[in-house]
Amino acid sequence: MSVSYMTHPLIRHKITLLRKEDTSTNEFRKLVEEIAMLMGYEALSDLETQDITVKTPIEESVQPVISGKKLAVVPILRAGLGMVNGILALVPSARVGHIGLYRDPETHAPHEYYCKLPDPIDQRQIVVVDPMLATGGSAIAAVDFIKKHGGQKIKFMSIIAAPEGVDALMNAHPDIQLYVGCLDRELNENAYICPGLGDAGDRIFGTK
Ligand SMILES: O=P(O)(O)OC[C@H]1O[C@H](OP(=O)(O)OP(=O)(O)O)[C@H](O)[C@@H]1O
Ligand SMILES: O=c1cc[nH]c(=O)[nH]1
Ligand SMILES: [Mg+2]
Repeated sequence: MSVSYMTHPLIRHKITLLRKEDTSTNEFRKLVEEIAMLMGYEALSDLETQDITVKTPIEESVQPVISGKKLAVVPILRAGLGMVNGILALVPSARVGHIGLYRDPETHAPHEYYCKLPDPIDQRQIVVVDPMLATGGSAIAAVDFIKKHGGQKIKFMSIIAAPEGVDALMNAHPDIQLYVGCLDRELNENAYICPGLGDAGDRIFGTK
């Protein structure tokens, strides 16, 4: 598996603002979307193109275009939803799947409650999005599910990751490409990322 860590100052700056506990829900949402767009620009740099002929005011010319239909964005609910519009701003015709998972507060194991992917999925470039990669349990379960349904070309984007999550995802799915906004220090005893930003879902949806 390849892991790319974002170094662009704009991404790092916005992640710093995201972490602050006094960042409002409204601001938090906007930042998550903007970071997803900036990371998406990086992550989609090898998106497939096909040549079409266009007529400019000067002459006919063969030029590349992307096909949005070949891309599927798959947020892990809930927090991943906050990243979808950032990717759709880049590729408006991308398809969107959903995987509903929540972590058990005691065991931290992921529990699945909803899954719907674009059909067929096997030939599409899939970008799974979730702001937080903590133990890696949710990411592994999401990629397991996508592979079970035939998905092959899988990228995973997380805004903040713990080293434990990166290692776990790398061991479970060595064939995927991972894009991380910032690698944090460690997990605490409740499996929250330190320094992290708290609970991403609660901060996006204002539920706490
Ligand atoms: O790497 P892990 O240890 O699995 O933790 C990461 C998961 O935890 C959070 O979701 P959460 O369970 O809080 O659900 P929510 O998005 O509905 O808040 C986060 O958005 C990830 O999906
Ligand atoms: O730090 C963490 C860990 C898991 N999920 C979150 O939202 N935050
Ligand atoms: Mg949450």
